[in-house]
Amino acid sequence: MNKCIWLLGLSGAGKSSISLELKKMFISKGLKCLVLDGDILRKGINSNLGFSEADRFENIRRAAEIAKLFLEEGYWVIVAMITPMEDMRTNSRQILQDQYVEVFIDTPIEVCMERDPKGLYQQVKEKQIKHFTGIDSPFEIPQYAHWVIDTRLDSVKDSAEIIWKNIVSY
Ligand SMILES: Nc1ncnc2c1ncn2[C@@H]1O[C@H](COP(=O)(O)OS(=O)(=O)O)[C@@H](OP(=O)(O)O)[C@H]1O
Ligand SMILES: Nc1ncnc2c1ncn2[C@@H]1O[C@H](COP(=O)(O)OP(=O)(O)O)[C@@H](O)[C@H]1O
Repeated sequence: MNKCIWLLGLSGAGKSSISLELKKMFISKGLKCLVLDGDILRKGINSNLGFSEADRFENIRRAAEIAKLFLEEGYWVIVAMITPMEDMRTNSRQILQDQYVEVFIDTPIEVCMERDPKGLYQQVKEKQIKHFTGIDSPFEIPQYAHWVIDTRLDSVKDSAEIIWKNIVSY
C-alpha cells in the first residue's frame, strides 16, 4: 500500500534534503511521488499562516489533507515539515490512518545551528526572528515515531536508503 512518509524535525535537521533524495528513488522505480515541504507550502497555499501554535497546527492539517488526496490517487507522499507538537502529529495520523508513517529526523539543535543552511539560526541570534522552533518555540520529542534517523551517523543518501528499505520496500 502507498504511504505518506512524514519527515519531522528541527529546522536544518535534513528533512528537505532527505525528501529530495527519496523522491529520486521513487521516480527511478517508476512510482508516483509528491513532496510536500513546509517551506514551499508556506509560500503558496499556506501563505496566510505564521508560526503561532494555532497556525502551525492549521499548516500541518492542510498538508495532511493534501497528502490524503494524493494517496487516494496512488501517489507516495513525502512530507517535510517541522511538526513540532504531538497533537499535530496525532491529527495527521487521524487524517491519514494506517497510511501515515512518522519518521523523526533526529538532529540535535547544536548540529542544526552549525549547519544553518539558510542562515536562520544566525538571524535568530541577531533577534531578527522570534518564536523559532527549538529556541523560543517548543519542539516535543516524538513519542510514537515509526522510525528515527540520526543524521550525525547517516548521510543524506544513507538516510534515504534506510527509509526505503524499512518503509517502502518492507
Ligand atoms: N519561527 C520559525 N520557526 C521555525 N521555522 C521557521 C520560522 N520562521 C521561518 N521558518 C521557516 O519555516 C520553515 C518551517 O515551516 P514548517 O511549515 O515546516 O513549520 S511547522 O511544521 O508549521 O512548525 C523552516 O524550514 P525548514 O528549515 O526546512 O524546517 C524555516 O525555513
Ligand atoms: N546526514 C545528513 N542528513 C541530512 N542533511 C545533512 C546531513 N549532513 C549534512 N546535511 C546538510 O544539512 C542541511 C539540512 O538542510 P535541510 O535539508 O534544508 O533541512 P530541513 O529541511 O530539515 O530544514 C543541508 O545543507 C544538508 O546538506
